[in-house]
Formats: sequence, structure tokens, C-alpha cells
Amino acid sequence: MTELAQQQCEACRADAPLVSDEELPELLRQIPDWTPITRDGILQLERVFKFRNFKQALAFTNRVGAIAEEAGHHPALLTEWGKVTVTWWSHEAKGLHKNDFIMAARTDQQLEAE
Ligand SMILES: C[C@H](O)[C@H](O)[C@H]1CNC2=NC(N)=NC(=O)C2=N1
Repeated sequence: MTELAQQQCEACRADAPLVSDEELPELLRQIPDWTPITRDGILQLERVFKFRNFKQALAFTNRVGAIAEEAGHHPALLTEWGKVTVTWWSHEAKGLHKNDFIMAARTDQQLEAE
């Protein structure tokens, strides 16, 4: 279990502090399989997970959905045959909050639950 995954998520707020340019590299180092991407001018974290079939992809999607509901923080999930694309960002704050890194680390743990 990574240290990030054990930390508590804060509630999503419009005035939530975004991760600074100085903090970004260290946080990214802790979730090496995630790629920072800018979409519609908003920085996001994305990872594609591969599976053997649609059923496994859907089961993983549901596990990620469950941890999102638990945390009150929600990703974009694209479920395809053998593949799930997970994207985290803070909608209200319009960028990356530390919560998104915590949730990315927790998402990785759902793979181990396979
Ligand atoms: C009221 C509720 O907590 C908010 O709408 C939450 C829901 N889930 C959320 N998820 C994400 N990723 N960003 C948000 O700003 C957000 N806001």
C-alpha cells in the first residue's frame, strides 16, 4: 500500500488549492503509471488499464466507482473490451488537487484486488 492511498480525501470545493508546479514532480513520482494531460485547458491524470475481456474491465470499473463514491470524488471512466481508461481531476477546482493523486494511488490498488 502506498503512502498516498492511506491519506484522506478532502471535499471538492471550487477554492480547493491546486497542486503547484513545485509539488507536481514529487506527486507524479509516487504514481509512475499515470500520465498528466491537459484537456480543455484543465490538467488531468490518466491511465489505461488492460484486461483479458470486457467482464474484467467492467468489474474493475465498478471497483473504481465504489472507491469514488466512498471518497465523494469521481473520475471519468471509459470501459471498453479489455480496457478501462481512468481520468482524475478536480472538476470544481478545474485542475489537479492532491485528492486526485490519492485517488490515482487507490485506483492502482483496485488492480491488486483482481
Ligand atoms: C457535492 C459533491 O461532493 C461535488 O459535486 C463533488 C462530487 N465529485 C467530484 N469529483 C471530482 N473529481 N471533482 C469534483 O469537483 C467533485 N465534486
